[in-house]
Amino acid sequence: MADLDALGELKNQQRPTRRFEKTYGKKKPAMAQSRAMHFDLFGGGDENKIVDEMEKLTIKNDRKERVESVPPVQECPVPAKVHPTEHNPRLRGRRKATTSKRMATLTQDKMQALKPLLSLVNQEVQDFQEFGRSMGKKYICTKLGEGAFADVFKLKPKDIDEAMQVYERGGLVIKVIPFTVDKIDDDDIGDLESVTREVRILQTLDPLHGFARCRGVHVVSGKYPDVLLDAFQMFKTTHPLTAINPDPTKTAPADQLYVIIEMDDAGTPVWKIGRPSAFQAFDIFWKTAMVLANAEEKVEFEHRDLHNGNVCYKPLKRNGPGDVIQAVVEDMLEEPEVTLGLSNLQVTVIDYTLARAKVGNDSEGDLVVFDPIQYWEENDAEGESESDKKQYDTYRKVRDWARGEEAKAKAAAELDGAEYEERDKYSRFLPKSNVMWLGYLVADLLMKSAGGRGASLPGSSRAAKRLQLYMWRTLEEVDVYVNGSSPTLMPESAGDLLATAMEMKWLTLADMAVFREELEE
Ligand SMILES: Nc1ncnc2c1ncn2[C@@H]1O[C@H](COP(=O)(O)OP(=O)(O)OP(=O)(O)O)[C@@H](O)[C@H]1O
Repeated sequence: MADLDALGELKNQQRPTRRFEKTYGKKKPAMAQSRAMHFDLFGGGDENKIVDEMEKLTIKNDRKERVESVPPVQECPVPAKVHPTEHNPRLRGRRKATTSKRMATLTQDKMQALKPLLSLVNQEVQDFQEFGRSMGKKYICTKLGEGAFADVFKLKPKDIDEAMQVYERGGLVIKVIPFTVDKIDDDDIGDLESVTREVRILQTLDPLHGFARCRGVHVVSGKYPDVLLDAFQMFKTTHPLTAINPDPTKTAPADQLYVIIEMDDAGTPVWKIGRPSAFQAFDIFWKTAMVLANAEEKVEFEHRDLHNGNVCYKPLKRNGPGDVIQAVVEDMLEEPEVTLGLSNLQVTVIDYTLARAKVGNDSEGDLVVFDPIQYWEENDAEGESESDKKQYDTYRKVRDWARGEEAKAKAAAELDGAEYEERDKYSRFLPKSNVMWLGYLVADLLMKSAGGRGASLPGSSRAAKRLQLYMWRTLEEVDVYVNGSSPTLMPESAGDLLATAMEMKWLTLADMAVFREELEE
């Protein structure tokens, strides 16, 4: 039954762009050691090249910001031609290539248009069938879930030793996103611009704590391979209510293009959590805020679509507990100084389709990537559940704030007698949008514990009960503080919210130190 409830809710995690059924919607700069863990589906490559290539992705914040309203598809430098199986720094690990990579045949025009994306990932377009055959030899594939555009699969190596290695690294999933070179109206399919943006942001966030570790990106063309198709069909059978994406064999042309993103398994999306304990809710909320604050500071990041399908959690340690340890709540004699981290959960923020960040390498300066979020321009969809309603309102809240900032910039230019330079309103860095989404998240977590506020885990000592009450109250105060304020009075950014949290004693210095330690791991 519980599962059925969960399935019912999933329908609301998607963007409503699609046939009115769906609703829209790392760690500190990678150390050489963690970089060395990069690998790809088929292995091969050299660790130093990975490090070199990661360096190229470093953002130079000391340059004058360059804002592109046109996504940077034409901007990527084309690297010197190299053999794809030998020179794919981001995508290659230490294992030998096991397959030949048959390339797909595409028209000259398409190849030309794809060049910038291909240069980003140092790849050529591979034949999807061949890609699938190679993958099927090595991995057992199961479909994990789907978004408005993508299907996401979990891959488990058939070889036991490799399965252990992959497990230790945090599991392996692939996100398969169909796309077209030309912009089309069909909202089931992404376009080249939007997948290129997603890849760029993914690469930028990869070294940052709390974002999906990217293990590789591939571009393929052709018919959906059997190994994924079987997993796709199985998901339709096991999740009839949530499996909405159309059967690719029926809808996709024979030369359909896909981007395949390899990532660590981020765990379970928050919508599946059921009734979180105070420890879980507290950690998920504050860790998400900290992850966002860190990314704001590093790359002027805004997520802009942080619904409860895009915040995932999993135990901090493999096979470790996914909540506070029972003995801790039973034996607690007084409230500890450090409250953060007791749930033993880590949080990963996924899905950067609508995100904004400074990306770019040396030759590009500070290039800004963002989505113009056209869908929410005039949309008045309300949503059915409380959670949907909050989600849709949040897109509009962010939109209205962006409009307001645009109007302010125009008025300021007029006042100065300067010419106003037109730019897309979403190109601006508006970190308040992160606070608006955190407002959604805290309300969502509190809603999930409805009736259980102040609830404590069975067996809790008096001190542990007091602590849990304090955690729920803190979240309630944050809810009132963020959601009860007009946008103007809200904290300016996730970082600003954390500063307030310290002032208000929602978090202690010791809590912040716990997160800093995680950043440094
Ligand atoms: N790295 C990951 N680890 C675990 N699960 C994941 C991962 N990436 C995606 N998923 C699962 O797949 C679902 C869909 O992925 P995602 O949100 O990235 O797709 P999308 O098509 O971009 O979605 P949206 O409709 O929000 O735009 C997620 O809600 C999540 O359950």
